[in-house]
Amino acid sequence: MNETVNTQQGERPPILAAETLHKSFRTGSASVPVLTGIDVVFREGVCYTIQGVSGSGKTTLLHLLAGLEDPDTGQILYRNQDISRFSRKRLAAWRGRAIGLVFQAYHLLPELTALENVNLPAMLFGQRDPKPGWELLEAVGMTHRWQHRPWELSGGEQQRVAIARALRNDPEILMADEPTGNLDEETGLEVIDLLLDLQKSRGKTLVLATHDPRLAQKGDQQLVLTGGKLERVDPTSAASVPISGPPKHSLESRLEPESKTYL
Ligand SMILES: Nc1ncnc2c1ncn2[C@@H]1O[C@H](COP(=O)(O)OP(=O)(O)OP(=O)(O)O)[C@@H](O)[C@H]1O
Repeated sequence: MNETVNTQQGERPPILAAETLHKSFRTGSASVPVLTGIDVVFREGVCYTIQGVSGSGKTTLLHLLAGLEDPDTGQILYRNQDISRFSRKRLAAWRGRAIGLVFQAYHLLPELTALENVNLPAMLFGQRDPKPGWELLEAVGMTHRWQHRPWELSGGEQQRVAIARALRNDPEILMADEPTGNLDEETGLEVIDLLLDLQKSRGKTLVLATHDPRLAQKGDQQLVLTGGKLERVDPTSAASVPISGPPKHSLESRLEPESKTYL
């Protein structure tokens, strides 16, 4: 990656940020710390990969970023708004519109066709027009299977449908948690290339968690989760640089003023 690309990405507006996130899980009498101080800013239209070994906390971090779980301490800021201050209803509405989620296990509803699965997120907001779902099935090359139920599709086909579903509400941010974890190598690479094509052509921010270094290298910005903290991989030196720790300024002051009026 050259310096120009890095500079351009650095100038893009922040869309989602985490500030001094901590998260532990209690098992019996023991408290297991998983995230021990995460500070990170995600910018519009950039693909971030988060690499980490199994159990390092990638899923936990994505859950916190999407407001699916609460941190013990720290904040998630969406366009300078602390999502912990959202009501439950507003949080669910924000997640449904701003974030598209792609999971390792697809999570398609078995009783629905491929097209109905894609349109489901919009139906939850009262939109019944099937055309956008059809266009998304076209974008992922799956219109020929529109009537199939998930169990009539291969793993790669199910993940294509799941990617189309994640895009259905035109979210600004895509989050993908080990999206190729259940796929063979060749299919996995096809699915990742499709995801990256759609992310770039539609200008989405993508946060992609993977344990696979080859997939992690596809990110514009490569992050590594280790010891409960995030490090940034410097592609020129292949070394990782810590980015966690107490911020010098609050994230509020680092986010662009124009973003404060969003929502
Ligand atoms: N609800 C929970 N209760 C107790 N411990 C949990 C819970 N959720 C996660 N953990 C623990 O937190 C750690 C991080 O889990 P997490 O699923 O975030 O890791 P991961 O990096 O996504 O792993 P993988 O790549 O295997 O999916 C693990 O040690 C896990 O056992």
